[in-house]
Amino acid sequence: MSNPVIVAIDGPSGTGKSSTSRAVATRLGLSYLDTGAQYRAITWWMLSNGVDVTDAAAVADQTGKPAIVASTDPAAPGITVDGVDASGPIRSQEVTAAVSAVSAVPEVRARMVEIQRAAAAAAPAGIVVEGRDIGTTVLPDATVKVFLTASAEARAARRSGELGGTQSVADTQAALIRRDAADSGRKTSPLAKADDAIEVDTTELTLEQVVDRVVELVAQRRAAR
Ligand SMILES: Nc1ncnc2c1ncn2[C@@H]1O[C@H](COP(=O)(O)OP(=O)(O)O)[C@@H](O)[C@H]1O
Ligand SMILES: Nc1ccn([C@H]2C[C@H](O)[C@@H](COP(=O)(O)OP(=O)(O)O)O2)c(=O)n1
Repeated sequence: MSNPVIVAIDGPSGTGKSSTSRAVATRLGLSYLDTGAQYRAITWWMLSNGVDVTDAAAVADQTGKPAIVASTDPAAPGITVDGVDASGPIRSQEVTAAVSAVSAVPEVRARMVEIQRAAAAAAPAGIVVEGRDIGTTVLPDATVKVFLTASAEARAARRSGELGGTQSVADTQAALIRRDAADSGRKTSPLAKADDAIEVDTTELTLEQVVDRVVELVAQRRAAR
């Protein structure tokens, strides 16, 4: 049997991490984990339970309480919090605005990283894991590390397309830039490209081209080992 393949996909918001990761996992028969959904899920629980998300000590104190279970099936992604489907509410603008503060709390990160490593270890054929610190911190021995980028304009246009015009492209772009700055500037495992990650600028590429590129990188790495 060949060794499980671990693919780490990191990058800022709207660069195509989720779409690329799901498609790569499907093509290669691997599991898939959206770590951003886990940070969103714990943020949603904090907001729903009246925790002041700007109070790091209060967030740290409650971190162990919610049971967060993420699907690792690329054909049926989803996440539950205490058994309740949270897939919809975790995408709300309220959660998006609070998630950087919650995910900067070291106790939150320690708990999420533990869940993420357990999911990777349990994946029978291997896994594609996407986030901000997968190549640097969560799975530093990943088979392939990819860091996706795209212009702020392209990212904002993609995201506001998803939000269905509920927010202007300019407002979406400003919010993305604020969140990138918070995620890159935090002390504990900030958004960063690992030294051995391959950077792919997706601004001018279609999703299919990005997926092809990542699949090709995995094939090269598999052939080399
Ligand atoms: N290469 C691409 N070209 C155009 N649109 C893309 C591309 N990759 C992803 N998208 C679209 O951009 C939006 C954000 O992609 P997503 O995968 O959620 O990014 P991320 O996980 O990095 O935030 C989605 O609507 C997706 O369909
Ligand atoms: N590995 C990760 C993944 C996400 N996060 C945090 C920082 C991000 O702003 C939020 C939300 O991530 P998510 O990937 O859902 O964000 P977008 O889909 O790019 O809008 O979670 C993190 O700190 N570490």
